[in-house]
Amino acid sequence: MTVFKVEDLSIGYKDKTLFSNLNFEIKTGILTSLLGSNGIGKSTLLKTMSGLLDKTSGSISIDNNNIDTFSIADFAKMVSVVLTHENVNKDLTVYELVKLGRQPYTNWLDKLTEADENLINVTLQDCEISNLKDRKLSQLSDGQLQRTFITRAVVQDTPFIFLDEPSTHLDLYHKVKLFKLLKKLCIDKKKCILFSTHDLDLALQLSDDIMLLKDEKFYHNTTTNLINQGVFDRFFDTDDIVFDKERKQFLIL
Ligand SMILES: Nc1ncnc2c1ncn2[C@@H]1O[C@H](COP(=O)(O)OP(=O)(O)OP(=O)(O)O)[C@@H](O)[C@H]1O
Repeated sequence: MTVFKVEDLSIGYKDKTLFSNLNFEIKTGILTSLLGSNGIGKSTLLKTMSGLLDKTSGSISIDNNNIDTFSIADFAKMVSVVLTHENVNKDLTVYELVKLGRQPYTNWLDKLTEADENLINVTLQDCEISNLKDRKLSQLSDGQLQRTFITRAVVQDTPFIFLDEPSTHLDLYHKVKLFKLLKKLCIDKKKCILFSTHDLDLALQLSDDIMLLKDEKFYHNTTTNLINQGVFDRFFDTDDIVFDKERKQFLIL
């Protein structure tokens, strides 16, 4: 088991700390969703955990090795990330983008082994985008592009996968497919996947654990424990939306 540990972490920007003294561990084999309202700090947390944003204070380690000591290539073998906005050359084909996931292993020389190519092809199939592999990114719908970035992250084959709102542009069929794929990767390949989402019902039904940012508080526990603690009973500040514990669903009154 590989452990990603956050100690006394503060996150935020120059003149604004969003959360302080965060302490948690996430482990391989576990699917965790990161929930919270718009603007609360989910992306900021994911970017800080990915080393893309400076932390205000605290430390982050993988199996007790501080991530500040990792080379870029070594970190890229441990953590893959998909953000909501990726700067990418849209002239690349789907295959070419997905192939970039193997870069940390090819010494940036771009020479793929047979095993690399097999992994790419199997993952394109698992993520149901094989049929798009020769299309240019500029010719994809938002949902297809999103699935392509997620496929690149899976091809990177890291123990930790961080995804910022991976289901935003997906229709219900592809949302369910994606969440089930993430769950399968955690079970079969022992990945640790942390993803932010506003798809609360799906997250509650499929995630092992939940991280929740709410009212300056940070919650991290199993989905079942958080539901039983009543955390979702008062999730929205309105009487129009209630939480049905049995069905793990929000209902509109
Ligand atoms: N580069 C930045 N500089 C200063 N403040 C920022 C910056 N990026 C985001 N913020 C602010 O930090 C807060 C948290 O933003 P963040 O994007 O992490 O929220 P989020 O939970 O991911 O929201 P959403 O669900 O809307 O995507 C917001 O108030 C946002 O305006």
